[in-house]
Amino acid sequence: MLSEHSLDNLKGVGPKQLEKLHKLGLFVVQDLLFHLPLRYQDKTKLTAIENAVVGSEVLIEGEIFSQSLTRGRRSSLLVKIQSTQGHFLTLRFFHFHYRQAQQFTRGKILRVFGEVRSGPNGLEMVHPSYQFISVEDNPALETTLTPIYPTTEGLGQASLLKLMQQAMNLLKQYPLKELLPTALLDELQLPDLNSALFTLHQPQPEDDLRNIKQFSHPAQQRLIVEELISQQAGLQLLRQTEQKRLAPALAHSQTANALLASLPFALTHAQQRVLQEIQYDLALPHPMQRLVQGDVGSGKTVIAALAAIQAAEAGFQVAVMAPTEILAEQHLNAFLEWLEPLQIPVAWLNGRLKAAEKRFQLAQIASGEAKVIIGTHALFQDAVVFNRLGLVVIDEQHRFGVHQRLALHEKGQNQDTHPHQLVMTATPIPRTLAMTAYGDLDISIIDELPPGRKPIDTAVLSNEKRSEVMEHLYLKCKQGIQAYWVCPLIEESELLHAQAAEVTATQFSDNWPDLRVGLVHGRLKGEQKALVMNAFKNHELDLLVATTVIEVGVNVPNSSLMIIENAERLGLAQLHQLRGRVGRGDLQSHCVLLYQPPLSETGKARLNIMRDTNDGFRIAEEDLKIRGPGEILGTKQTGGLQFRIADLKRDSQWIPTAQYWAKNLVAQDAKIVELLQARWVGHKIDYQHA
Ligand SMILES: Nc1ncnc2c1ncn2[C@@H]1O[C@H](COP(=O)(O)OP(=O)(O)OP(=O)(O)O)[C@@H](O)[C@H]1O
Repeated sequence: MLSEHSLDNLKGVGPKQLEKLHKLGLFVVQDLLFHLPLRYQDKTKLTAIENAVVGSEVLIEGEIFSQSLTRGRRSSLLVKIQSTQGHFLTLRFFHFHYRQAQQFTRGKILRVFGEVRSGPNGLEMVHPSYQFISVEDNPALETTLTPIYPTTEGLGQASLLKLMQQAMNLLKQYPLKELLPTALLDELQLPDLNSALFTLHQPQPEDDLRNIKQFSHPAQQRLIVEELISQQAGLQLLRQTEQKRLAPALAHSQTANALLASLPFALTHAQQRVLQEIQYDLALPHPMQRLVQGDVGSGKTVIAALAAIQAAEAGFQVAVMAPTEILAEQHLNAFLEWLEPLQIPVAWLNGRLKAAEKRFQLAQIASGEAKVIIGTHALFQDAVVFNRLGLVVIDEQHRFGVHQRLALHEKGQNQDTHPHQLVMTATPIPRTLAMTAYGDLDISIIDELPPGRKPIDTAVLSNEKRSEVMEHLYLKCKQGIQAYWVCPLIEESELLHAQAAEVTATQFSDNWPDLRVGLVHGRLKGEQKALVMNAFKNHELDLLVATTVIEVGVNVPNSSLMIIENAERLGLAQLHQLRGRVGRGDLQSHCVLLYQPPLSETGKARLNIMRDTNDGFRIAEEDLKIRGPGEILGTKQTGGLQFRIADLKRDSQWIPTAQYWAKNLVAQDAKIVELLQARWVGHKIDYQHA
């Protein structure tokens, strides 16, 4: 069984080599088969010197004509070989042994392999691999192209190649089971699994592998598609299990209409549509699993509140979880303002409640007295026992990771029904990425901003202009606007991070004593943070100097100027989040992105995207292209998105196809899905001849 056949069963694998193989993530023979070459060398045919093209890698034979040493401090060895047609090629060795040099005597025949380049004396090869050829010793040419594998220090290509050969011999004996439907392979014109593996590890000279580096060769694509289908099928299974569970069917709520009537604004069309989707789901007897994506400031909080009312009115509790205390507190304020007049009791749980207060809140939650409970991850604690949990709202889901999401969900398990689940994210996620990261959820998109919002005017400036920008900010604040100054994380140290913000805050206070400056950073206690935030909200402060703790959700509509330092170091999605703290009211807002020169071309291009658009979805697409999924989803979420061969940045065009086929498979062939999962996720048996 190749999926269980440990690598130390192969010839030549000792403990040291095993360690190196493990370092490459290779444990069983099947892993070797999925360890794909990066490129190939063609040693199957000889090229005449006169036909060698500069820049290409070729195998050449010739007779040694001369050898010499160059002059200078570090001399190099030059060996000139001549073809039967009388053309010359120079071999150049920078490092060589005296004994090695002696071998290259005139008249001997050499077979060399390397990249041809043009040197001072015509064509040359630097450090080619070479062997001597004679009438008695004339080894045959290779019959297949030679793969070059990703490797690690201390494990040479030659050893890896030997192991691969053994693995391929085993594969001939025990072919892997084809798990993809023939219809799919036919439609996409992709090869079957075993021939794909043979093509990639032992390609025939006529195989066209030019696309290999882009991973666009059909043999590679076949593997990518299979891995993506397996991942999608996993998500579909999760979804199916959830759909089979029971949830309380929550009837449409009259009280929600009362809130709508009391709001000083009407919902946008997009908000109405998303609200309807949620209301419909909540009325079904199976758990809703919905992700609401809305660009910054699109008004997600009120939608969450309306969903909460529907659950509360039906007699169920609602848990609302936010990723930071600042955000949880802000939700608390909004929910208190909206729900208290409707006689819906709101409870509040955070890490800094005094013991007595905490006991009281926990008792309210356990008795069912508290209907809507707002908090941070404090909501996970064992001490928190819900009475009748009907809906879980998770804001900024990517900060939590799938496991935490599920953990809160399981809190509703003491009942015969499961709670509904509403996940909200303000980071627009490109469609293909959302399908992969949240494929188990239905997706609603609020793709409209409330009327009257003006796009934020963004400027990109060098840090050399810092003092001018500070001065400008001061003058603006004197005219009555409020501003943010963000000092992003430069070092991976909360302390240094906080210090950078402190220094800036002091600079402002020293220069302009009449400017009311507040400071928030991650090292402040929750209480202090809340005090500063409230003061800023009530316009008792003109300027808030902050670290990226204010990134998500902070809502102070009167602030209309934001400066972000070291903007070049942040991802676009994060910059978009930060910038979204302004432009939330009727005022024309401005954002200045300061960068530390010199700025690379890509760096410039990235910041210019921020200057040119306010559209979060476009920014996210660009970010995906430039920085990959980790940047958009956060590391916790991408931890579960590690693929062996597929790459979300490179292969996203396959995701819709993979989702389609995964749905089919989950509906029709549970056995195959199980085998796929075992092959790509676990190391279980999935071989025909097991
Ligand atoms: N339809 C609407 N018309 C006008 N204002 C609205 C509308 N919906 C929400 N708002 C207001 O817009 C502001 C932003 O809303 P909210 O804080 O819910 O945004 P959000 O989508 O959570 O944004 P972010 O993800 O950036 O925090 C709030 O002050 C809210 O009261």
